[in-house]
Amino acid sequence: MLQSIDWNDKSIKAVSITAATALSTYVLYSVLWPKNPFADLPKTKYSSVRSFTYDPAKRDVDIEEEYPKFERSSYIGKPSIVVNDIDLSHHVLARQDRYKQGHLFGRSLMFSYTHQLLFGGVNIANSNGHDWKIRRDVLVPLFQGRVMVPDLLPFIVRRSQQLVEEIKTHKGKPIDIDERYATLTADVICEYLFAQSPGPGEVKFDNFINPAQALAQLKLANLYAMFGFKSSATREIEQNCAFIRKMIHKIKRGEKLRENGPLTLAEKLLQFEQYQGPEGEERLILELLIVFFAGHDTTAHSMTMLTYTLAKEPECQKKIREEANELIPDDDSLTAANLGKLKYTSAAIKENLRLHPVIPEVAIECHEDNTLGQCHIPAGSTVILPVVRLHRDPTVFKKPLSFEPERWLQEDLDLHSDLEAVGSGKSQLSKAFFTFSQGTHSCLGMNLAYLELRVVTALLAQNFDIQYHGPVPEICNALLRLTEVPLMEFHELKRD
Ligand code: HEM
Repeated sequence: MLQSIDWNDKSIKAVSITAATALSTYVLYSVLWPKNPFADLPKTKYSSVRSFTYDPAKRDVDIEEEYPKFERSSYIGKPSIVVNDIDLSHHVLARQDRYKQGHLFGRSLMFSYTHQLLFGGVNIANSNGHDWKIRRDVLVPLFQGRVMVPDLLPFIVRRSQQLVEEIKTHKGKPIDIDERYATLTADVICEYLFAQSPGPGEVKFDNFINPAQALAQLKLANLYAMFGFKSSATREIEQNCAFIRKMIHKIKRGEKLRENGPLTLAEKLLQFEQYQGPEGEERLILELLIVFFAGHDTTAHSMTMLTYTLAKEPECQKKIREEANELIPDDDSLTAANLGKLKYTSAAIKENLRLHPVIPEVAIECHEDNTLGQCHIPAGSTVILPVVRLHRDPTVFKKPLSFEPERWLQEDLDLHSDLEAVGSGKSQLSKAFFTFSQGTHSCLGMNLAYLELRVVTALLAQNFDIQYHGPVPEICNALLRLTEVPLMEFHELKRD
């Protein structure tokens, strides 16, 4: 039998103290904790990106639900506002960091902080304000299409042809194409940075398979160190940096990374004052590390999703094949000029990037009190631009769930887009395309990604009938990965 509680003086006192403490904590919390500035907005229904993979069975389904212009959400625990409006998104993107007057927005500080942990420090993709601007001004000219395409195209072509030959050896058996794309794109970006790829296992990005776990390990790094060991996340960052350091030291010893041909990006950057001396060296290592990472995983994932989509759309595959056979009948015709003429292929690539933007949302910090439309946005709050959802706005993209390359045929599909161009003067369709973001913080590697996608897509369509018979793949939440890699079949086509 249970003992009855003995309500003596001591226990009454203990209960009263506990209750008083809880009550005063609650009162303090309610008074001191700032009220969610967006409490009056509807709570967002946009949360999971899992359901955003192209499903041919839904291609004709109409999106009837209209998203409200603004919704309430939270970003890494911070109150935030989701902006479901294309023009207002541009208003925010165009005012990030660069323009002093109306310097209203910058990269989300929570994003910056978590990114710094994952990459071991500050780089172009997580810095803010003036520091970011210095980094960006150095890198942008080196990633303009007219500089990069002549340097890299021969390598991209050779490497893609190798991929084609390797795929042929599997004779139509299902293969993991995602892994192969990740290696190809890593080789390409390494060619640009160092004219050399790391050896097997020398560089790895396992952190990104489970970033939450890696972040927890990195936050506890000091505690780990007290007990004399390093977390796997810390070891991974150190190992990746060691490869880059090795390359930088080669250059500093006077070794040329490439015997003949243009300087590598690492060599070019070492000529800038900001990368001189021991501090400059650390800065350069982190800068090259992010360009290495951002420059391969994103493009590889986009290639995988395009291959999946083409497998589901054989008619589109056929059109790409016919266009490629006409414009690129042999190896010698794989030139930048002819790649630029692949209109339908480029439209299919863009349509896939619309349906599968690898960065499904962009998070931006509001630095000053501001008004967006009729909505007051206090300084310190986060503005979320839900790219996947904006790309399915039925008022801009008719039949938004359908894969329709044709919708892009009238648009500018230039391979040499100016990385500094801000959204003005664009059609509503191009304004609504945020896969590479737009404005001042837009993707540095956009031209490189387009170039790789064009070469690989044309060559694969010319050489194979691509098939996929598995279920619609799912994308992991908020990350570029697929929950399960779809195995695809490449049936060789006999070419005349
Ligand atoms: C299909 C491939 C790619 C996609 C979809 C993509 C997407 C994006 C997006 C959306 C942003 C803006 C992020 C934000 O503001 O929060 C971005 C920034 C960036 N991207 Fe890419 N990217 C791709 C390929 C590449 C490549 C090949 C490189 C190689 C150089 C690269 C390097 C960067 C860098 C350095 C930034 C930061 C720019 C800045 O903040 O100034 N990306 N990318």
